[in-house]
Amino acid sequence: MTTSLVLNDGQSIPQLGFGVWQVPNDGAAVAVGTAIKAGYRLIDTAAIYGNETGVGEAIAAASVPREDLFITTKLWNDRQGYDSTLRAFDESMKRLRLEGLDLYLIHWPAAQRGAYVDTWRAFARLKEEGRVRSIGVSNFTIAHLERLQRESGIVPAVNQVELHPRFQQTALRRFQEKAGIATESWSPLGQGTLLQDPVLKAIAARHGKTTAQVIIRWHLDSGLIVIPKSVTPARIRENFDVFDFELSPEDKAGIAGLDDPRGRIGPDPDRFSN
Ligand SMILES: NC(=O)C1=CN([C@@H]2O[C@H](COP(=O)(O)OP(=O)(O)OC[C@H]3O[C@@H](n4cnc5c(N)ncnc54)[C@H](OP(=O)(O)O)[C@@H]3O)[C@@H](O)[C@H]2O)C=CC1
Ligand SMILES: O=C1CO[C@H](CO)[C@@H](O)[C@@H]1O
Repeated sequence: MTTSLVLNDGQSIPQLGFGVWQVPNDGAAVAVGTAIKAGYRLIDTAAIYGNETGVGEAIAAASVPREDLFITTKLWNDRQGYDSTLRAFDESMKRLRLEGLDLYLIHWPAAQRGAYVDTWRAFARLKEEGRVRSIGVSNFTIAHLERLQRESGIVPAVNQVELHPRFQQTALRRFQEKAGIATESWSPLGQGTLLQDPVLKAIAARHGKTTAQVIIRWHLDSGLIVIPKSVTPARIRENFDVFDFELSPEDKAGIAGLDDPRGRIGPDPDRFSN
């Protein structure tokens, strides 16, 4: 059973969820079904992942009631703008076979077009209409968040950003903590690249856990929401088996030392605009 956080709109969100980027649509039902059986309740997809239909199939087939699941999807960049957002939302909901969504995210600020404030107003409408319980953003910098606050007055519940031991986003996290925005970590395992790190491997050996489990525990202990992805059933279960150990202050200090301002793996939000 995962721990939960309470968002700034009062909704509870599981702290450990299941990411499905690069899970093919025809494999998504099995992967998500395996995750739900393993105990995951939060599923993180996106229109651009092309697997909302498969995710919807798993939700429909799950032995868990819909209200116990927390489903996130994201609006892709080419649908930004007020009217196009409302249409894209309907399309996602149809693919997911859902009446209501738990969390809808603007996938990227897509900075050069700057339409995200209009998009955000459409998100606010979806929330007012009760079609989405929480609204948030992804890949927003402090400057993007400040503009959203200034021009709409509505603070996102969540910002989902690249975050892992090699790219810890300390300044953004401090800002978000003060603003009441929950931080959700994407590529929490560094897309697998962190799993051979000697510091993390040594911590894992001390606890009799795997490196992936230590990294996920670090996200949880850091107050983050974390959404590791795997299509491998044993790893899906392994990544959820993180509630029986604690990191020591020395472990945490060792992980703090891995932070690297050049440790980003994915695109820089200030440059990514497709
Ligand atoms: N908002 C955004 O812009 C973005 C959001 N995301 C979200 O974050 C989620 C997670 O990030 P993602 O980029 O997928 O990367 P992760 O950091 O979750 O790493 C996934 C990779 O690690 C491997 N892996 C997972 N668990 C283990 C394990 N226990 N032992 C060994 N290898 C393991 C997987 O392999 P295998 O599957 O073969 O088992 C896969 O190759 C995405 O799926 C998506 O939902 C991701 C990127 C951008
Ligand atoms: O979530 C993500 C993974 O896939 C996209 C590309 O296809 C990325 O841009 C995005 O950040």
